[in-house]
Amino acid sequence: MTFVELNISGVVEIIPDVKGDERGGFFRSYCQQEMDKINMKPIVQMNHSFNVQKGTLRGLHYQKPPHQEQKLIRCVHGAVWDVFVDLRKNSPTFLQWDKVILSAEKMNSIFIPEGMAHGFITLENNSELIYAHTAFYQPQFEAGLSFDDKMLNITWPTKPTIISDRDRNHPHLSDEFKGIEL
Ligand SMILES: Cc1cn([C@H]2C[C@H](O)[C@@H](COP(=O)(O)OP(=O)(O)O[C@H]3O[C@@H](C)C(=O)[C@@H](O)[C@H]3O)O2)c(=O)[nH]c1=O
Repeated sequence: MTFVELNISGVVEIIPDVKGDERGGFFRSYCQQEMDKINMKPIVQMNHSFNVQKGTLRGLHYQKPPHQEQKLIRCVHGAVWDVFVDLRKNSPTFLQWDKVILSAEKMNSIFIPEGMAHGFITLENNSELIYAHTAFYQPQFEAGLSFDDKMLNITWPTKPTIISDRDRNHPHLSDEFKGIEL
């Protein structure tokens, strides 16, 4: 595995070490020994989302303390424009965002630390993602940000074609938002 640090501290793109042969290929999609190097906690939940149409947007989501979580996300079919926003109080990159393209072809994944909001838009029809989480789903601690929040000014490659009612109606940020204390 090769770890590539992105512009938000603690966010890491993971490039797998693919061993190819005449049968196809093989790579380790998870290895706790390797993930210890970037302080990933034990996985307690795995989720899978499939998205029929190109332009489907999910996010931006996070869980509030004490149920904040790390996520490890990989696209196993198709491709997505994956976005993460730093919500950590006192972080030098507070309210900054960055993105990575995750694709089945690249076989890359992204490690997102606690205190981030996360979302994506699909770049191809039938895009599927697998997420590993380090905290259980706690709907009463779920929170969201608007994908088109003016303060964040996120660049999306296309307008969303499909988005849930919940994601369309997340609150917009104001100066009162001081960040998440972990
Ligand atoms: C996230 C989640 C949802 N659900 C349920 C709630 C709802 O009925 C249905 C779909 O949930 P959502 O609409 O929240 O699914 P979705 O919008 O795909 O939520 C995901 O979005 C991306 C961007 C993330 O980062 C993930 O952590 C997760 O929040 O599944 C669970 O049962 N367990 C879970 O862990």
